[in-house]
Amino acid sequence: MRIGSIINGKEYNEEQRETLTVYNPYNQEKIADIVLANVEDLNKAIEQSFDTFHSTMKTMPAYQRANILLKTANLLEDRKESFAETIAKEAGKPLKYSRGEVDRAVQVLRFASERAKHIYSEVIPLDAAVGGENRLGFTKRIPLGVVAAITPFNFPLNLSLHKLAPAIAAGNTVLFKPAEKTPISAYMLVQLFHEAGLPTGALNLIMGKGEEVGDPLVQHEKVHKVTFTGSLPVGKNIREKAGFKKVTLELGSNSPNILFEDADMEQAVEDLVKGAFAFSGQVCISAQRIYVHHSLYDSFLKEYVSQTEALTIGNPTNESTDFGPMINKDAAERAKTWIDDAVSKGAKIATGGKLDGTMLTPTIMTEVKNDMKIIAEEVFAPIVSIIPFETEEEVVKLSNDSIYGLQAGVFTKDINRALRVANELEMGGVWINEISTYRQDNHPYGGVKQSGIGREGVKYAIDDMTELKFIGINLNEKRL
Ligand SMILES: NC(=O)c1ccc[n+]([C@@H]2O[C@H](COP(=O)([O-])OP(=O)(O)OC[C@H]3O[C@@H](n4cnc5c(N)ncnc54)[C@H](O)[C@@H]3O)[C@@H](O)[C@H]2O)c1
Ligand SMILES: O=C[C@H](O)CS(=O)(=O)O
Repeated sequence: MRIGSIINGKEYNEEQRETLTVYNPYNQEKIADIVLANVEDLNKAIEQSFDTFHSTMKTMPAYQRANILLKTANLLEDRKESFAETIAKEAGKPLKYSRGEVDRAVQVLRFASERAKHIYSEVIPLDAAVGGENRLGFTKRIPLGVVAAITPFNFPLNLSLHKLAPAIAAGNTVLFKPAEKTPISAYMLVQLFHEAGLPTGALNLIMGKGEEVGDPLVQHEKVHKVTFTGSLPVGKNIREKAGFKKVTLELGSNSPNILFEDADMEQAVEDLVKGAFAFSGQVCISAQRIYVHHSLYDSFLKEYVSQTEALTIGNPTNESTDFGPMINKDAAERAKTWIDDAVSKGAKIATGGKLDGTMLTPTIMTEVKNDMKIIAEEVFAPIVSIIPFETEEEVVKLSNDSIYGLQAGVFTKDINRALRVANELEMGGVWINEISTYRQDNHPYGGVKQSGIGREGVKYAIDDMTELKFIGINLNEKRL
């Protein structure tokens, strides 16, 4: 398979161009060559996006945008298996989770289709100000123009749609730069939109290396907004380079989960095994730190280790696989060095910690300290730490001792305590009696501190992808 950038519906995959090979992370089988875009292609794609915004999208009625999004959702639903298999192969994500990602992506498109018809504005009570009599004021939410969407490898379909679908719902055009590690589902998605009737120039795909096309894309004057999901260093660079453009950054986390003594431990153990090890921990809201009340600690740890060791490890394309490889050897080796570093400083491995190529076995750490990398930084790997605590005050302090603040989970039957702790946690979102790793696609989602800027979740992304314009009329009879 050889795939390239798509600009105004035309694919750029000529023989003489530079390519990058995509390998299946599980068995290193070659699955595609991607033909890399250069800066000339990028500029062409931006110009195309800009022209299509002014010629078409800016004036496309809401019902048409909604219909295109709905049709894309229906096409995706029909091709669920083909997308799920592609994600399983390109990302190494177990098939059951890849299917889940496609289901969520269909919902995101449907939410966006509905929202496209409900982008409301308001009438401003101008007579609230002295001299405001006989004036009418109202707002309009207008599209921004060209939205640059830069996406990560870990949810190559759904996290791309969290940008593409609201951008189109709002009437923008999109310059889409997917992760070079997982470009195939992105390529298939662009074709789906075009098949559903989106004008070809409204969604342009650039297959490029982030470090080569990133800066010129982010700095281009005809790009009006950059929406990025990915790592903190790249996010910081984008923030610095984007100048006056609007920027949304969805970055990393080291999400805490807190189990108080009255929690439903049985359910929490089961959910937190998935919460830490689904897609080998390569989920930004993966349960990385589990704080367990000291009275439950020993029984929790025993059961947690036992259920973790029961996970079926293997080929992501097998129906029964729970746990597969990491995205590449470098990522797995980096994670292993963090385990070794923690062990050298006194941490213990309760289970796991074995590395073979891209396979790092599900790893549970104990006796950790707050300054170890596996606690202080984002592990983005199948490594979770179980940490005992005594008091509510202590666990809130430990949880907040982080540069990140994306999502947390709190488990208790005491609703007053739950709400108190939820208020105290410095997070973009807190789930009560649910793991940090749970996300629905219609609630506001995003971080505080260095976890990011702005919010996704279709309605909230649309807010961030539109400009609020005020229009006022002086109704004085002499002027009309
Ligand atoms: N908060 C969230 O919603 C969320 C969701 C998923 C992933 N993430 C984060 O993403 C990271 C993992 O994903 P990744 O490894 O694909 O991230 P990454 O930052 O390496 O890459 C993300 C994207 O940025 C591009 N890129 C790289 N250098 C660039 C540059 N200089 N300018 C512009 N773009 C550039 C890449 O090509 C890719 O498309 C983790 O840190 C994870 O927490 C966050
Ligand atoms: O990796 C982080 C993602 O935001 C998780 S999810 O796709 O939103 O569930």
